[in-house]
Amino acid sequence: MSDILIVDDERDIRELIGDILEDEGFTTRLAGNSQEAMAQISDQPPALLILDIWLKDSKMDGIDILKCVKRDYPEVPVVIISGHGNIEIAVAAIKQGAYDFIEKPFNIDQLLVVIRRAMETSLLRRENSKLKQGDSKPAEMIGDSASFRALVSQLDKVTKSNGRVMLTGPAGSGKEVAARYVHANSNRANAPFVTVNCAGMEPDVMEEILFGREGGQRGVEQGLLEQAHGGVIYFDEVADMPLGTQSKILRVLVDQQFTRVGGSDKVKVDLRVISSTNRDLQTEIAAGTFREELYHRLNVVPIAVPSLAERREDIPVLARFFVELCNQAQGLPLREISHDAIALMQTMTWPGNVRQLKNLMERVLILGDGTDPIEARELPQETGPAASDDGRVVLSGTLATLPLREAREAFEREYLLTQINRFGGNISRTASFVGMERSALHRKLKSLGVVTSQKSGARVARLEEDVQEAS
Ligand SMILES: Nc1ncnc2c1ncn2[C@@H]1O[C@H](COP(=O)(O)OP(=O)(O)OP(=O)(O)O)[C@@H](O)[C@H]1O
Repeated sequence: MSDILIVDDERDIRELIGDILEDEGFTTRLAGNSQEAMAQISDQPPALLILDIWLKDSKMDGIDILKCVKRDYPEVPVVIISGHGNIEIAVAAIKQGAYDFIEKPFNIDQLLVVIRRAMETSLLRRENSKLKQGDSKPAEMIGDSASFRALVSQLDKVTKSNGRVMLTGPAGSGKEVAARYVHANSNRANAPFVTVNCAGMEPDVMEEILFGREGGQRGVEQGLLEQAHGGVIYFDEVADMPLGTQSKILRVLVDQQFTRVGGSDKVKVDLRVISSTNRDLQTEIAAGTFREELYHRLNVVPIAVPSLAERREDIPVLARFFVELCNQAQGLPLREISHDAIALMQTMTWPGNVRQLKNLMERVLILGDGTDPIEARELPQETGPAASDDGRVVLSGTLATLPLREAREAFEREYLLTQINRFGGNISRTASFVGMERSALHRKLKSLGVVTSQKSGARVARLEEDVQEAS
């Protein structure tokens, strides 16, 4: 959304601003009086409004338009243009909720800086208020595998304390869900949960967002730290926090207070801090991109969130949960999932983890052929030996080049590894599925060089040579 409405009764000025902004990649609309402006706004509220205070040939002046916009579309940021010497009016506009003002004659760079900041701040506010609206929802954590239960038991231990928690795990594995679970089950459950998305933010903008701003015409604006007072502040992807901001956050953690940008009074805050990362912070520290002292402050209780590959047994229950969610939230068809589809999903690779599974379920329901249940053929097929349409097995290139005995062993090894991982390392369930006695399966695995091992609470199967190499 980068559509800007420019309202100015001086044609040259509105066209000039329009041309400059178009050159910068924005889409613009122009209005020369209040009637045109109000019609454009009610037709489609813009992403940002640039508004002249004095409007000739108009029923309303700029302040009246501002009041209507702030009443009906409070999320639209408004930048006021005022004539030279009209500072009092501009200040009054800021009190009515305008983001900032620019005095005529203005310089183009100054205009662009104000517009970019207004857009960015408004985007972050919208994201944050969306997250806050989500606060009232219970933090639903779905799963029943051994590694999932181990995670929940670790989280349960920290809910009632105020300890700082560092959640590690790959993207999409459910770190934020885990943070919300801690919050929802803590003594702070009725206080806010505020997410700070640390990725891709300019340091000065980030500081204003975190610490708020005061002084100048807009009075006091609370930042996210203040908004989270009494509750939880969640630093998502903390490794991406700019170095300068890291030092400032460190000071807040030590002093439990800070000053707003442009201010001098100390603001005291009571916060519980939960952070997450999918990167190795020790490596970041060694590279000089993450402050070691901050790491120690944030990493009081480290908790690892397992990847979906480490909790494949949860795939059926998660997949059904997401089908129900898509049905409730988007009215998509409520479909069962066939055994074949479940089995295929349990053997797939999931680099995007739970998020990828959620997206896949949504896609299947949108594109589905409407039959019930969801079938394996509707899911993406990975490479390797696979069944063709008529049920015949299609050989992969490597398998086809081997003598029968070696090909059979390679197939058996791959097949059994997949099945054991699919059943979370449970040999009895694997044996029953593949149709072998438990002891026979053990013997078979031994002869094929497959071992099962314990990792993050989940049992996983590997080839013997992999295990030896790793140890
Ligand atoms: N145990 C779970 N139960 C239900 N939904 C889950 C679970 N884990 C993850 N999800 C869903 O998967 C998606 C990704 O989860 P989340 O945002 O918590 O992951 P993340 O690890 O914080 O990701 P990133 O590192 O990309 O920020 C979300 O839509 C979330 O609702």
